[in-house]
Amino acid sequence: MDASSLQAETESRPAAEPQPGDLTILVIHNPVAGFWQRSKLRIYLRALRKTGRRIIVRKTAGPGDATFIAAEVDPRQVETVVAAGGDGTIREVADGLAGSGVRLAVLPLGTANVLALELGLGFSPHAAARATVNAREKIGYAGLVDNRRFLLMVSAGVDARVVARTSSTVKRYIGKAAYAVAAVQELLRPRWGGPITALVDGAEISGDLIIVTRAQRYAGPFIIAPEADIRSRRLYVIAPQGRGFWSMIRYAAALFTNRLSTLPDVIVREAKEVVLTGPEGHPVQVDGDPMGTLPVTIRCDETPITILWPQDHR
Ligand SMILES: Nc1ncnc2c1ncn2[C@@H]1O[C@H](COP(=O)(O)OP(=O)(O)OP(=O)(O)O)[C@@H](O)[C@H]1O
Repeated sequence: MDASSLQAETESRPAAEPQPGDLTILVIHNPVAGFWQRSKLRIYLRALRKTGRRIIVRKTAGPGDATFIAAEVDPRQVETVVAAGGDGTIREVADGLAGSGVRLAVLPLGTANVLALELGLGFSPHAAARATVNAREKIGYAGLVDNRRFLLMVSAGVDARVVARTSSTVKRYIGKAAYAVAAVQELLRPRWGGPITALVDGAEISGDLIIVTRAQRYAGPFIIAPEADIRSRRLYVIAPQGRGFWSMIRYAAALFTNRLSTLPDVIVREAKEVVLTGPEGHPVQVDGDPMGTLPVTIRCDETPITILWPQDHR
């Protein structure tokens, strides 16, 4: 992005003249994320403007656009890029910023907002604004699913099938309830039956659901991998072994009470590389969005990403 395009797209002027060394904050906003949360963006921008920072807002035009915009950022002009959207938008922005040294901040506008919870940020736009201008920089790492970056998790099995069935239009209007609708559809007319197999550093595990995660949380605030940390380069595999409807109900109950990883019939493994295979055409879920089909190979990326964490985070 050159100086003239920055100038042309500047949405707000600073309240005070920027001091030497003050750089621009670029907000990359996914307009289809968080339909009911549009006021949050306004509140966030108002709070940022009060700090006198130069702010540019760019709306994404479609899938992949956030990566493209983030990858074009010139670190001499932009100090922080804010991913304003759900976990899918944050993943795309992180992908574009990796290795650039430009800081990634988050305004959570999605339905699950797992990364915001991992950062200890919560959902308040005021807290997000504070964390954007007064935060601690920490290095994090993405995972790689084949050659694409992800920040949180990859999974295949029942959850990926539900995500694949969830209409983004319905999700925009009714939020999390759209997943419940898709789950009922999946229950009544299951597709892509058959177990998923994970080759975990060479050892085989199979199950109806296999999650490979870099994050502690899953589907919102629920902790499935207490040892995980996006600042480390570790992967964790979570593989419930029970089959069938009643096992899934039991696992759902354990998930909602943060006990999934403690159940005796749930395999938990730390891993360096995982190859997921399964029925042909079976969908894969990455950071809450559908992304391609099995098979996939998952490992950790070595390229650092500079992430802004709230000051009070451990
Ligand atoms: N302008 C756009 N039109 C349509 N899709 C877009 C646009 N910009 C981004 N996207 C896509 O929207 C998808 C969903 O975005 P995101 O995950 O941020 O929101 P969400 O689905 O509402 O949140 P959550 O994942 O928490 O449910 C992303 O995969 C992204 O590629």
